[in-house]
Order: sequence, then structure tokens, then C-alpha cells
Amino acid sequence: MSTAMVEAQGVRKSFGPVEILKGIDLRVEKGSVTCLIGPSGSGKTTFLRCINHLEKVDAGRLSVDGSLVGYAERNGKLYELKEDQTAQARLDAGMVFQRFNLFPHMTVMENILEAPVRVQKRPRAEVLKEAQVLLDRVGLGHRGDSYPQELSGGQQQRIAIARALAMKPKLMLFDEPTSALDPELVGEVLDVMKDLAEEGMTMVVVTHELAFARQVSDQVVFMDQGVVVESGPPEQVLGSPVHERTKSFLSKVL
Ligand SMILES: Nc1ncnc2c1ncn2[C@@H]1O[C@H](COP(=O)(O)OP(=O)(O)OP(=O)(O)O)[C@@H](O)[C@H]1O
Repeated sequence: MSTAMVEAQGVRKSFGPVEILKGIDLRVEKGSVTCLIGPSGSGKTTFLRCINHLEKVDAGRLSVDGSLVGYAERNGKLYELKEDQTAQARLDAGMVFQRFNLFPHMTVMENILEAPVRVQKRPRAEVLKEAQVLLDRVGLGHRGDSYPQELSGGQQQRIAIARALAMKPKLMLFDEPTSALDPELVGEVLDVMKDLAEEGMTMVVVTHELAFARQVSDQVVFMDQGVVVESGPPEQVLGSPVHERTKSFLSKVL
């Protein structure tokens, strides 16, 4: 049985005439942490959005936990997923975005309950109990009745993580989760992510936090201009990269 949570082979994606992903090959093992690094515009966010069914792959194979993203297989044939099936599949991956995208008109608790109750149709009382545990876990057990704007950016991002976890995702995708935060708030979000990693959550993290990548990831992937240039353990890719493009990028950011 495959131990891959995410498998990408030759994944391509264009927006209009511009090809953004030019054949991504990548494998993410279950229970591992992968950090995606690379210059702005290299396609990291687009790739995350493809994993989460937020974008449709144009060509290549992309699977999450053995299921092809965007397609279902029946009698040896591939069928495109219908919209409701895509929405369902989207719940496989919890996503945390750069800017805290909590619903501003809902309390913290309502934010967390929304998808499990409305989309997953799970009993409210059951989800409520789990949500309280999740809030405690991100250190905000007392803020369930607050509105997002009453919280700091770091607190909002911790709520966004709790909200994603409430859907019981198979993997978590993080798109530069700390880059919109004041520097003193970065650590509290990274600490929650470190705990998640220690608990064995499969994570794909787009980040510029190289110290975090070095400390937490099993695999660092350097992307540039829509391809994976180099990947491997953090000490290799960040410590002694092979490719000139990786070296040049790291010399600018380290
Ligand atoms: N929906 C879209 N329509 C058109 N172009 C898009 C769309 N989404 C992304 N792009 C373009 O795709 C390119 C790659 O963007 P992407 O956000 O994936 O890169 P990135 O590596 O995550 O960069 P960053 O670190 O700046 O977020 C950019 O030039 C962006 O403008």
C-alpha cells in the first residue's frame, strides 16, 4: 500500500496563455512535513490550491491519499468530479491562508462550527465539544465568543488552524501562514504548527521561515518558475544545495 498522502506527476496549470506549473513532480509521505520554498511567482500557492481542488489541474496526475484530484475512477475510466463531489474532496485538506480569512460577522466558535455542521452535516453538539478541545489546544479556549476583529493577527491565525482541524482533514496545507503577522506574533503560530507536526499531521507548508523549515520539515522542496528544482531533507537542500538556482535563492534570503 502506498504511504503517499500527496503524489504529483507532471502537474501542469495555466492561467490563460501563461503556464504557471510546468510539470510538478512531488511526493509527500503520510505523517510527514514538507516545506515549499522559492521565489515569488514560482507557483507554490497555485500548487497548494491544486491539491485542495481550488484550482483544476490541466495535465498530469495529482492524487491525495490515493484519490485523483478532480477525477473519480469507475470501471477503469476517469470521470471528472461534479461540483458537490469536488466540495466534498476539498475537505480532505484543511487550508490556512496567508491572510486570516475568518468570517468577520461570526464569533470564533461559529467560525469553527460552520463547515463541520453545514457542509459535513455533523451533529452540532458533537462538533461543539470537539471545537472547544481545538480552541484549548491552540491556547484560545476562552475566546469562543469573541469576534475575529477583537483578536490579534496571531490569534486569528491560530483560530484559522483550529477551524481547519475541525473538519478532521487528512492533511493540512499552509500558505505563508505567518507572513502577514507582526514579527512578535510569528512564534505563537509556528509553535501550534510544530505541535501538529509532532502529533503526526501530514503538512505541506509554503513558507519563508527557513529556521522553521530546517527544524520541522522532513522534506524541503525548492520551486522556481513552475518546476521543482531540488528537494530533499532540510540539511541537504538548505545546507548544501546542488543546483545553482537554489544556491542563488538561498544566498538572497538567508
Ligand atoms: N487565478 C489566477 N489568474 C491568473 N494568474 C494567476 C492566478 N493565480 C495565480 N496567478 C499567477 O501565477 C503566478 C504564480 O503565482 P503563485 O501565487 O502560485 O506563486 P507563489 O510561488 O506562491 O508566489 P508568492 O510567494 O508571491 O505567493 C503569479 O504570476 C500569479 O500572478
